[in-house]
Amino acid sequence: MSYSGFRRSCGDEMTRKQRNDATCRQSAEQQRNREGWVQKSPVLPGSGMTTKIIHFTINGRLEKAEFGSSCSAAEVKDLFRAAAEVGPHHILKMYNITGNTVNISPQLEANSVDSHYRLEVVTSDVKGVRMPPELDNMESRLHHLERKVLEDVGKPPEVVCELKSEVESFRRKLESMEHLSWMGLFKEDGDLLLSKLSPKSKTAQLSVEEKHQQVRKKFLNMSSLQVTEEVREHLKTPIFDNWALEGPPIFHQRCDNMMLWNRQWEEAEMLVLLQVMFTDLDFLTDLHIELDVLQNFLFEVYCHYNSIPFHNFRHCFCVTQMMYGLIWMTDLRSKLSKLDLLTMLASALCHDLDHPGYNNIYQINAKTDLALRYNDISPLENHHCAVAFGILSKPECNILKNLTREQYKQIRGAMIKCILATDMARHNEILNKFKTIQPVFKFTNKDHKEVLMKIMVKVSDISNEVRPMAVAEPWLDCLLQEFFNQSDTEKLKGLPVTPFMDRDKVSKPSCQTSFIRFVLLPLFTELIKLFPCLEQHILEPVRHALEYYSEMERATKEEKRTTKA
Ligand SMILES: Nc1nc2c(ncn2[C@@H]2O[C@@H]3COP(=O)(O)O[C@H]3[C@H]2O)c(=O)[nH]1
Ligand SMILES: [Zn+2]
Repeated sequence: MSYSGFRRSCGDEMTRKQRNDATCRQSAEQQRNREGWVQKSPVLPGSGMTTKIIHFTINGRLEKAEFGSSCSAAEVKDLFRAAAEVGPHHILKMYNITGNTVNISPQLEANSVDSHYRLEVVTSDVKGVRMPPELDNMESRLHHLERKVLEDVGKPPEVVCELKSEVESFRRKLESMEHLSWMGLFKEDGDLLLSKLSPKSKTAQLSVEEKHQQVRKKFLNMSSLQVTEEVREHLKTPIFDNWALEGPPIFHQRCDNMMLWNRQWEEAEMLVLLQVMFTDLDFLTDLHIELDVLQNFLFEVYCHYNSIPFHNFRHCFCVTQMMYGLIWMTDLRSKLSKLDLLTMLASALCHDLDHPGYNNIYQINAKTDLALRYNDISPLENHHCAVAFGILSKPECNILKNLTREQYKQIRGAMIKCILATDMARHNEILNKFKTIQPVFKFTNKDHKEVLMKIMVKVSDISNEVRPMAVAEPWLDCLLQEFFNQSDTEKLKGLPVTPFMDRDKVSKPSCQTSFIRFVLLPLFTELIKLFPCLEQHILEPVRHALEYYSEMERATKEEKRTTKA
């Protein structure tokens, strides 16, 4: 879809009526051109003015806006607010291709699809993030209690410290969920939320850019700390809890945000753990990766995942961690080269970069720019891969820069193949290929190895059900959020509705029993033929999950039957 603004020429100013007429003509034209993204004419009829075309993404969706350089700044902002489908109270940020902020103003430079800007909605400038009054009350009473106890005893008892930590953890949880307000978890206004802004909640009001910088700072500060052996070992298993509902401290030393239990891993901590994975696989020493380059690369990867329910940085982390676990559990370190291992880990890390939250079916049906650019052939996976190599093209992020030309060629080719293999439309093709080679599999055979690497990335990508139920089930909720969001949009736009995403047709247990029966079990069964040791780690938990969701399905049906009766 494209967005047109009205334009005024310098020294030839249009009257408000003329401008309104122009807007109307433009809107009508925009309506006529809804299916395509290119306006028929860049020139306003009768105005003699040329326009500026701005390409940008919003939630990963490529869009186009058109306006004249003599538009007012407010008009230009309104135009982008319309594109972002937000009201006047929302703050927008625009970033150029290198990630720097650019001013949203009539001076915004025209660009091409390849150098598109990224538009992000920050937060409402008036509503802000409001914390429940109970939380503020609790904190103030705790503070009072702490002071009193300090006066009487000299040091706060453990129970007060624990309570303080719990309150802080709860506050963080609320803050970390604020960006999900569009999911309807928070009331826009009303009694529940206080109008008073809590000082700490200001962190949630930061722009995306500011938040990224904070994460970077925290990550770099923490990265020099020693991660405990316990966590390092845990990281090699599928029972690693990415939500960290109850986790051990991750560092030997104390640090500012000393691990509060009962909360999600923070982005900075996930970045530290990713760094540990690269270090513990000896990539830095063996492939000559400089630590600061690795840190820049990981940080850029983090910045290029969107805040969407499922295909976000946490998913990227989980997939990479599962790949890391598989490498250790199958002892691939003794069977594959370091370059092959790096291919797999980096592919997992980059496999969903800049995912917009709408799948390939949507891209193709909505004729998005990604579908046009990649001729409907795995548009998303092609995009993820292109973004990955875009990041690697910056020397300060290029973890491959010290490889030989031949090694670079090899890893680039293999990463492209692995990332493109995550398109589920190719699932049967890749699984069948693996089935034919599995009985004669040889690690020395280049083709065999290539198929195995694709399978490993695919397994990691769809491995949520391998994790303990308490970890896996919230992931399914996130996935369904994204699915339903897509099907709702499809309905709104009059596009074909993707059946497995339709909230009127899909239930949590039904979608999961089918996915486990028809996708996970056949794939995992084939992989354990090559690695029998994986049976207990990946096949058994998935069988349990199938029982769990089958039971849920039976109970739901029974409930419906009794309600009807
Ligand atoms: N039903 C279901 N689908 C999943 C699950 N995990 C991954 N998928 C699907 O598998 C797909 C893998 O590629 P995508 O990331 O495009 O989108 C993913 C989801 O559509 C799961 O646990 N349940
Ligand atoms: Zn994925």
